[in-house]
Amino acid sequence: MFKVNDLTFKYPKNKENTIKGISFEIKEGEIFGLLGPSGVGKSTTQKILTKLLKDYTGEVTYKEKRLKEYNKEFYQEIGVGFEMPVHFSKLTAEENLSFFKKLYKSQADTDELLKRVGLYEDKDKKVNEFSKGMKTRLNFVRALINNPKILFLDEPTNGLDPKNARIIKNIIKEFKQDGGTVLLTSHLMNDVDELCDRVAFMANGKIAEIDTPKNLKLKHGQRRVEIEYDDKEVVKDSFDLDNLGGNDEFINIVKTKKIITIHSKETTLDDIFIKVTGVVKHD
Ligand SMILES: Nc1ncnc2c1ncn2[C@@H]1O[C@H](COP(=O)(O)OP(=O)(O)OP(=O)(O)O)[C@@H](O)[C@H]1O
Repeated sequence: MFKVNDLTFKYPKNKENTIKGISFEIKEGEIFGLLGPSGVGKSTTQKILTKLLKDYTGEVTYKEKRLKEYNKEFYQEIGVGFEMPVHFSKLTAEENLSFFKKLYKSQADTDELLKRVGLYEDKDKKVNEFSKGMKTRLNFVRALINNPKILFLDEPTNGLDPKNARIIKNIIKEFKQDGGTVLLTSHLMNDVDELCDRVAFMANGKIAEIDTPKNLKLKHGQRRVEIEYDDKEVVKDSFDLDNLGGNDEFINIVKTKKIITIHSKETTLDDIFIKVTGVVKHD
């Protein structure tokens, strides 16, 4: 759906390029995660793909046509939920949504969406009376008001309690099931693992890794089994997951000792994040 080829971008006031030659594709119907440390250029990339930043080099195509050749019609097809919620704070939630809805030909049932995200009862409240999490949920509804084909989401569950985060994640999954495409940035690797079909890790303005979460875990994984057992005192040990059945020491422990815990130790996206981007995350 989107093809990005050797994209570079420099903010006019900066000396260095923020984006230093990245290439990737977002396939129709997938949830694609753009990940990386704070300040690496994820939002900048999102802004380029949503035509908010234009002075880039390299090529970006949307549905096989250069993005630069699209006019405002492009915005009819996309939904944007960037991190900083942008609303008219003196207007109610309902008034905000009505205002934005008028910009679009296709209009979603916002009452239904407000009900789903638990804001229907608050729709006549002014947005400046909303909590941070309420604004985030309203921002998410706003991204869906035009029944977009592709959703750009920047930290959509940021600051939400687990119940509300679950609702948002379920709506994102349903959006995909209905044929939608998503570009997601998030620092929450559990969310990314759950939602994304493929992810790209950015480091130093470039893409360090791009693949499915599963393949990345296989590539960077340790494939170990960790075991704790009772041998007068608690003993911890770990074994290679491959050929476990032929490992006499492991078999002997399982046969003769009281096992306290046993689990396979798979690499998490968190571990991979730190490994491939070379930094410890700061949220
Ligand atoms: N308008 C701007 N003018 C100059 N530099 C900018 C501007 N916006 C962002 N930058 C710089 O570009 C770099 C990338 O910023 P960007 O917002 O894309 O990062 P990010 O990966 O989305 O970070 P985060 O995870 O914190 O949201 C940063 O060094 C930032 O300071």
